[in-house]
Amino acid sequence: MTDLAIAANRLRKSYGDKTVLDGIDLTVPEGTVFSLLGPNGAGKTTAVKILSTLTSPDPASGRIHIGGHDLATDPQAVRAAIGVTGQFSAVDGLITGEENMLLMADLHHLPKQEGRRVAAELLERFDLTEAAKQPASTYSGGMKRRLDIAMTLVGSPRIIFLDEPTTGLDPRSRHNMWQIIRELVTGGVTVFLTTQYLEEADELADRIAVLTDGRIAAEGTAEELKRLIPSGHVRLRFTDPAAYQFAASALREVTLPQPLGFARTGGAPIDEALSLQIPSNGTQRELRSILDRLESAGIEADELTVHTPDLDDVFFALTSSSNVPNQPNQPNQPNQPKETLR
Ligand SMILES: Nc1ncnc2c1ncn2[C@@H]1O[C@H](COP(=O)(O)OP(=O)(O)OP(=O)(O)O)[C@@H](O)[C@H]1O
Repeated sequence: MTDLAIAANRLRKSYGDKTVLDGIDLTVPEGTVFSLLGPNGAGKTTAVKILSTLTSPDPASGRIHIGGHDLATDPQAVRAAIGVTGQFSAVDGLITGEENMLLMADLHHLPKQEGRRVAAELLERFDLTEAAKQPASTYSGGMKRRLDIAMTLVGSPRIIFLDEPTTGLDPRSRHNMWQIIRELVTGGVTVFLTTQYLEEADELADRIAVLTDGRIAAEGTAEELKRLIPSGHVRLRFTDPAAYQFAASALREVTLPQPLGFARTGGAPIDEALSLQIPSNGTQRELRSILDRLESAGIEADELTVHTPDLDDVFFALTSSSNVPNQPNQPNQPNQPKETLR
């Protein structure tokens, strides 16, 4: 059996009357990436803070082991095994990138020589050698994030908590960060990642948990989560409002319910984008059946696209009760489209 880097049972945390974490279980095997997804305020940072010893869990919580150490009885050993990069950077803008690194080396009690060697190596690895002598306040957002992670790695932690590490980064910097994370994992590091970017979780995580209302609504690989939500559909777009109205009424029984944000005119819901969605699993057989139906109804869309479920669908379905007829926290009872074309 693979050893677990993180094992938390019945993690609970309340602030006053507000229950933020309602007894969640988290297990992360060594050398893997685990991503905790959830809407704003779901409790992701709270989970990171507890697991990294920055906040205490409620006494009713179960046992928490990090790197094999009991968090309640040996927080010091936990701290020595982990690195944390929070939403608010630990970088001091008044000193240079190199000085920030050397400060971390001092905090980890590395001998001077060793500290200089590690700092230089990490600055090189994170492409910061050229900027090393500049004050960190002059760095771009992406450079600051890289420096932040480089500082986290000074103590060679085996487990890293990355709390929204790419928030605010441009696409290129985000991809660079993903590459760095992949390299860390290849080197055997375990990564606990919180993110609001579903694509990021999809790209990096071995397992993903969706946190909502204080509970894990679903957990699995990206593929397993996508299978929970049968929201594949064919999208028809029209440029002519009359053609759209005709199609909407001809296909009334088979189109998916209108998403939020639709205007109502004269009692009928109007999609401002003039589009209709027909549930479909995307197979050739189903597509043919849809095309036959359009043909016989005399409907000609200006554009037809096939949409397969992605993590966005999972996220919206599990974290927005207004979009989900089923209760959350019941991942084994996925949403069924109202009707399917057969
Ligand atoms: N120290 C605190 N005192 C009181 N309430 C708190 C405290 N820390 C967090 N909370 C509340 O707990 C809830 C969860 O916050 P948390 O920061 O963990 O969410 P999050 O999922 O990380 O959100 P985001 O994606 O916006 O960063 C929020 O309602 C927040 O207001």
